[in-house]
Amino acid sequence: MALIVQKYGGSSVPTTERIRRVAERVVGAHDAGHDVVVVVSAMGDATEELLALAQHVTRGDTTPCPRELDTLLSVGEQVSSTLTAMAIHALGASACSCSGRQAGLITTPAHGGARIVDVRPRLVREALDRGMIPVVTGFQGVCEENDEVTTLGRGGSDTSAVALAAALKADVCEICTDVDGVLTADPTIVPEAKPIGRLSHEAMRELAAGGARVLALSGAEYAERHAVTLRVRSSYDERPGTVVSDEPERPPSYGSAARVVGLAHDPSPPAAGVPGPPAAGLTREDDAGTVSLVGSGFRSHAGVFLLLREALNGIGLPFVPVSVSDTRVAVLCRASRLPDAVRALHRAFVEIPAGSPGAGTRRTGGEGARGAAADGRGDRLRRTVRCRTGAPGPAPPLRRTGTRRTGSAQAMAVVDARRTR
Ligand SMILES: Nc1ncnc2c1ncn2[C@@H]1O[C@H](COP(=O)(O)OP(=O)(O)O)[C@@H](O)[C@H]1O
Ligand SMILES: N[C@@H](CC(=O)OP(=O)(O)O)C(=O)O
Repeated sequence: MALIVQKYGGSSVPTTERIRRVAERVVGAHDAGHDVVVVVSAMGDATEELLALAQHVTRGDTTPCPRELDTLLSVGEQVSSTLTAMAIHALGASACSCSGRQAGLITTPAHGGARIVDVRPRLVREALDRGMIPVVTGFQGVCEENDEVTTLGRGGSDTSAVALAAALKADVCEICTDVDGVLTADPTIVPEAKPIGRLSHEAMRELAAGGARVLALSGAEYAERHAVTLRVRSSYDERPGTVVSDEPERPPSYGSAARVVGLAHDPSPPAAGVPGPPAAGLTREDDAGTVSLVGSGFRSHAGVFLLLREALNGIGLPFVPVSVSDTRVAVLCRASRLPDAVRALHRAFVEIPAGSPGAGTRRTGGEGARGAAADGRGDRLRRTVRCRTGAPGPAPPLRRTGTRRTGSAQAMAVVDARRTR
């Protein structure tokens, strides 16, 4: 049978009732004969609540001491790992909670944004050998040089799970969350977004880099580097979700046409900075966000850029690219217009008529396509851009709206404080 690492994010364990349901899923997989290692995040918004406590005691005037902040934040995952282990015991199975240190997640010393440099999961292996289910705290590790607890940055539990899966040579790392997999856009903004059946590591990394917080960027990068097969799926049902692997996403018969996988957005200013204050009608740099179109073959297809311009201009937004590669085009956008921009680009590039050629894939353009100029040019452009969509699924349960999940906890605290002013 398989060795499976299952990561449950905060959205999967917001309450003790949900922890019991997670325990049932885990024990179900164990009873089916699999070796299961569980990685859990803090319950619901526990990390935000701990950050708020730190802000309160420091009166928001100073940045909390990074060492103390990391130790404080690590408590969130300890609560959920111990409760999950207890819930598994209550079902008659054997489990043990493990801190990042006990699981052998060795990191750099950078509090709030540590990187995993080694994984020595001796205790986890021993627990598996004894037929137990190890329940590991995500998001944290230990720095060997100074023996300090470190955290990996927001969304870091994904990275913990992927790193453990790589070290244990697990068959699959399941990222269990509150949506049906990786969708063609954030479903909180685009209800029409569809789950994507298969993705390459590269496309997953590009979506994460663009801000699709369903998987943290560092987790996507680690999975690509170590060729870890991921399955991103809902913890609320048994749907198959999205498989992320090194296998090609599709047969090579698509020739050189550009393909669109999906869209991502990020309400934070681009890492490279904003190209001049008047760009995209922005007056303040911190009002800037980005929308990214992710796929392949972009650089050799001017049609992609023309269609992007058309779709954005169609809702009164300028086309201001801030980074362009073959697999991702990121455009600058006023943060308050991001939802409009994502919806318009999803309409133009992903929502396409049924009955077009290719199993699991569709061509852009045709009578059902909306969102581009009516001069006929848009249709011609769309014919040069092929989109992929997954099988339709029901609307997923939604929760908190996004903030960037790639920065450090300290950076988040500052950004959050700035936003709430
Ligand atoms: N392309 C996308 N596909 C799926 N979910 C996305 C995408 N982009 C953004 N999201 C958001 O990511 C959320 C899941 O990530 P997160 O809230 O961090 O979950 P977890 O608590 O499981 O780590 C979803 O609820 C969804 O709103
Ligand atoms: N609890 C941490 C780590 C994490 O990965 O959380 P989640 O899996 O809920 O994104 C955070 O909120 O950043």
